[in-house]
Order: sequence, then structure tokens, then C-alpha cells
Amino acid sequence: MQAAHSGKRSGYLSWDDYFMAVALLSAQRSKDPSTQVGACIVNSQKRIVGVGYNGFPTGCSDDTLPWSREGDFIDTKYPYVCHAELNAVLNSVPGNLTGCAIYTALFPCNECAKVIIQAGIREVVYLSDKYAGTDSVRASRHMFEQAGVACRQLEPANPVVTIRLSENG
Ligand SMILES: Nc1ccn([C@H]2C[C@H](O)[C@@H](COP(=O)(O)O)O2)c(=O)n1
Ligand SMILES: [Zn+2]
Repeated sequence: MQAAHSGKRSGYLSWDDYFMAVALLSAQRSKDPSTQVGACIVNSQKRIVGVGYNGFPTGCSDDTLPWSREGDFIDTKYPYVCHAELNAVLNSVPGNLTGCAIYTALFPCNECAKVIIQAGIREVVYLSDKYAGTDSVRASRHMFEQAGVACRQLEPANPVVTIRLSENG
């Protein structure tokens, strides 16, 4: 077979790396000092239909609610923060998420797993599984398996994606 010599640029992002990079860029908006998570929902036509990152609900101040991980539950971030996956679903363009894939920086917790399943999303592509083994993630995996939602860990073709916002410096 003849090699293609069209002059096409090499080194462009694969679809998987592109959608995960969008999720990670979105994570850069997170105010969480310890874990920044982003998520990107993609439909079967490879169109992005929702993005989100972890943060407090609209109208709840990033400057007054706590970002702490420890202490009384009520004094930590955990009862307040909306996860990236939830926000990506809630931020999605009105329509149908049936058959979509969600790219997420971190494997979904059990609460987001329920949202993902109920939204009709059929594939979860994740980067980190740093909370594997917790009850929350074990429950997620259990639900995804039962509901037939495919999960795969992304092995990026490009380990680093550089975005330069300025021509100088
Ligand atoms: N799949 C996930 C898991 C967690 N998050 C959010 C919730 C918190 O803001 C943060 C985790 O904080 P940590 O316990 O690591 O200090 O990440 C999410 O959005 N999606
Ligand atoms: Zn979650």
C-alpha cells in the first residue's frame, strides 16, 4: 500500500486525549486546594455536550464555605462540593445524554455514578483511580457493572499537552 504524503500535520491530539485535556482544563477552574477534578461529556458524534469541575453550588461563596478535608463533617468541604461529573451533567446542553461518554480526571464516586447511569451515559473514561478500594468507588464499580456502563482508564498517547496563552514568555 502506498504511504500517504498529504503533508498532514503529525502529533495532533487523539480524540481521547483531546476530550481528557478538555476535562483537565476545566479542572483548572476548581478552587479545591487538594483535588481538582474536571469532566467532559461527549456524544456519539464526538461533540462536547457538557463540561464541569468540582466546586460549590451556584451562589455559595468559595470564600466563606470551608475547603478543609478534616474536622467535623459540617466544617469540611464534603457536604457542600458538587463533583465535576455532576456539574458536567447539569451544565450539559439541554437534550439527551443517552449513549454519551464522560471523560473524567478521577473515577466517579457512588453519587455521581448514579447520576451518570440515570442520565443514560454509557461509557466512563478516567485518568486517576486514586480512591480505588474506597467503599464509594467499589459501589460505583458495582453499579456501573450492573447497569452495563463501560469503564476504561485512559492511557494517553500524549502525556503532556501544552497550552500557551501568550506569545511572549
Ligand atoms: N470523582 C470525583 C471525586 C471527587 N471529586 C471532588 C470532590 C472534592 O472536591 C475533591 C476530592 O477531595 P479530596 O478528598 O481528594 O481532598 O474532588 C470529584 O469532583 N469527582
Ligand atoms: Zn462524585
